[in-house]
This record gives sequence, C-alpha cells and structure tokens, in this order.
Amino acid sequence: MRRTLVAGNWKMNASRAQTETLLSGIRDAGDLPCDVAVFPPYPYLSQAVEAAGETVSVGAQNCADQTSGAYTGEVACDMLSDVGASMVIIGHSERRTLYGETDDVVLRKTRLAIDCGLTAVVCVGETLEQRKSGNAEAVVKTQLSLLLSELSDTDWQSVVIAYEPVWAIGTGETATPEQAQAVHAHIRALLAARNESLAASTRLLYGGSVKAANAAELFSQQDIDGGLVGGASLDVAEFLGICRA
Ligand SMILES: O=C(CO)COP(=O)(O)O
Repeated sequence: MRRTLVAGNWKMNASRAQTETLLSGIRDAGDLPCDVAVFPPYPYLSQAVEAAGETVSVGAQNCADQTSGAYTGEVACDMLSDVGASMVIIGHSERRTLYGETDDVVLRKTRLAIDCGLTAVVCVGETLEQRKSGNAEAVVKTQLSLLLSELSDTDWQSVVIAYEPVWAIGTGETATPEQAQAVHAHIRALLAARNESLAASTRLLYGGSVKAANAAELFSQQDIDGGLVGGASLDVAEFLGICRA
C-alpha cells in the first residue's frame, strides 16, 4: 500500500523566519492524512530538521555528484544525512535546463544519495514542445531508462519518482488529472516491466501548479501518490489544504 506523500519544494525562497513560520504551521496542524516532506534551501536544512519534529521529513533540493573534495560550491550527500536530512530532489527540470544536468548525472547523484541512506526524489517530465509533438511518454521513458537499468530492486526502495511536466511548473497551468494519470500509468508500466512488486510499491508524485483547489482530483487518480509542490508550499494554509486533499 502506497501512502500519499506531499512534498514542498521551496526552491530558492524562504529565510530563517519563514522556515520557522512554515514548519511551526505544519507542526501545529497535528496529524495529517499523508506523509509530509519539505525541501528548504541548503542554509536552512539544519534549522528545518530541528523545527520539523518527528512527523515531517526534510530534504535538500540537490546534491553533488561526487563524495568529497575540490568541488567548490557543491554539497555532498553524506553532508545532507549528517545534518539530518532524509531525502533529496534529483534532476528537477530547473536543474536539467538551467544547470545542464543530464540523465547520466541524475543516475550518479541518485546512486550517491541511496548509498548515503537518503530517499531520492527523481524528477522527470516533458517540455510543451515535446508534449505537442506527442513525445511526452517517450521523453519520460528516456529519462528513466538509466535508473531502470542500473539501480537494483533494493535501491529502488529508496526512490520516489516525481512527474513534473515542464509546461505546468510555475505557470498556473496544471496538467488535467487525465493527462497526469496517463503519464503516471506509463511510468508504472515501465516499472512493472522490470518488476511487478517495484511497480506496486514505488510512489509516483505529480508536480506542476498543484494547489489546494486541484489536489484532491489529482491525488484521486489511480497512479498518483501525492504531489511535489512548488509555489503553494510557501503558504502554510495552502500547503495544509493540499495535505488534507
Ligand atoms: O517545480 C515544482 C515542484 O518541484 C512545481 O512548482 P509549482 O508548484 O510552483 O508549479
């Protein structure tokens, strides 16, 4: 049984004060009907881990593809676990587009994250042009193919996939529940082709303009196991609305 996960990707937003406000707001909400995770910028990870308490997981938005050494500006996975993070987002479309992350880099980072005991939230998704040309599913398949061929079944227990169509990120244009479900079903079929039980246990999140008003319909789709939320995760009431959806 896959438990719904609602994850807030704060991107390059927040401050010490906002980290406190957001996490105390989530904590004060008490029991929520889903797993909850937040992904603050690096400087606030320790603070978030302390403020999150037992029930909220904290993760980073990125990690290095190396373990240590002369990589100025990079942060290694074992540093993330060292400060109490338990998850990391890998291959977000902003990193693929703006920082040139390839599927190869995504695989390396995922491998390192798993080896450090972190859950890797690996992002995939097509651009508008790719969708319009009918290639959405093919793009996602390519983005997942190295992970499917290189990671072991045990590794996969530490992986969550987030399907985030690039055209729906920060645009206010959400994929319809049917569009999102179709790609999620495709991803689950790819997992099933490799291993049925992997397909049954792996959580698949949808991301792209998720808000309290559309979360229930998205999350009720058979293969959507929660959301990776950007903008709406910076507003406690809105984020809690999504968690309760
Ligand atoms: O990129 C996202 C989460 O990782 C989605 O962002 P928005 O929810 O702001 O569209």
